[in-house]
Amino acid sequence: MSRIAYFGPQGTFTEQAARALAAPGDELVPAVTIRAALAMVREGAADGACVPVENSVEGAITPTLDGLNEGSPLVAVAEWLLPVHFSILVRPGTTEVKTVASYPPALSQVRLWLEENLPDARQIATSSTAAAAVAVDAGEVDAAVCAPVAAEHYPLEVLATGVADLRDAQTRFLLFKQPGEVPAPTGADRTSIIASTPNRTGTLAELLTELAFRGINLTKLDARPTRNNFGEYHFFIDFEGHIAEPRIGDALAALRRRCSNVRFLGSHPRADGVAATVQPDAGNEDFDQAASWVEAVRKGDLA
Ligand SMILES: O=C(O)C(=O)Cc1ccccc1
Repeated sequence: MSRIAYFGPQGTFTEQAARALAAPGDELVPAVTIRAALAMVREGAADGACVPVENSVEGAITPTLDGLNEGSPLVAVAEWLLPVHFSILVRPGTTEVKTVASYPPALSQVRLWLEENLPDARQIATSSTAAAAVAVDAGEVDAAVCAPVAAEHYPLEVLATGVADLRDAQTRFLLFKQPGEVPAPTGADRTSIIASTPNRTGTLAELLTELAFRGINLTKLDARPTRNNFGEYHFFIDFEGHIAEPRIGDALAALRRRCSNVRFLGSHPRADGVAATVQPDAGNEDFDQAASWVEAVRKGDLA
């Protein structure tokens, strides 16, 4: 049995994802912030932490990116995708909504709905969607934009369900653990790194070219400021493939050579099962054969 921390409180989308990623019998423990969930793993208070990493409407969940670049390194071992449709919860008997609260990335995903349905409601930021339900229950705000499961945890009434500006919106969640064994490659994997480069012309282009040369498909690229020097960034790069593959190992070694620092954030199976694209002449056998050829030539075998 493992203890899995998740970005809570109870009733967040992340709790739903954590339930899907946890093994039967695992204990789920809410943490008030994404950083706190990650810290629980670093400190040994939890075996894993489930956190949101990006959504298809608003992009990266920046507290997760920043939380992964501080403290000791953690690695993602599994991912989960959730369709994101919100419920609007109010206290039973509410007739007027003057304030509506939620986690800012959630408010941005229902901007049009709020403009149309609650145009006069003042928007209030909370630390998660479920924290907004807690605030409604406590009488601090009138309505919360929440995950549908929040209605099961708090004694609130559902004003609307299935709320989303974009029907196909999805959020991707990752389960992070202490570095250790990497999950076995499946052919449909994702590898994530944080690349820190010296601040000179062309460094990002050089990194991306290393991947492009090897026919490795990028799945996400984000930049976060280093916070030390204005204009300097850490690059969060996700790409198809697994560190156990020769073609990916070769690319990672090249990136390591070009960067001042590379933080490995894990290789794990993709939740959508999409197999990696592999270019002709850039398959693992091609890398293996080329390396064997060099070995043979080194030994004087030119046949
Ligand atoms: O606040 C939550 O419920 C979360 O788990 C973060 C989040 C917010 C909006 C969409 C998906 C996940």
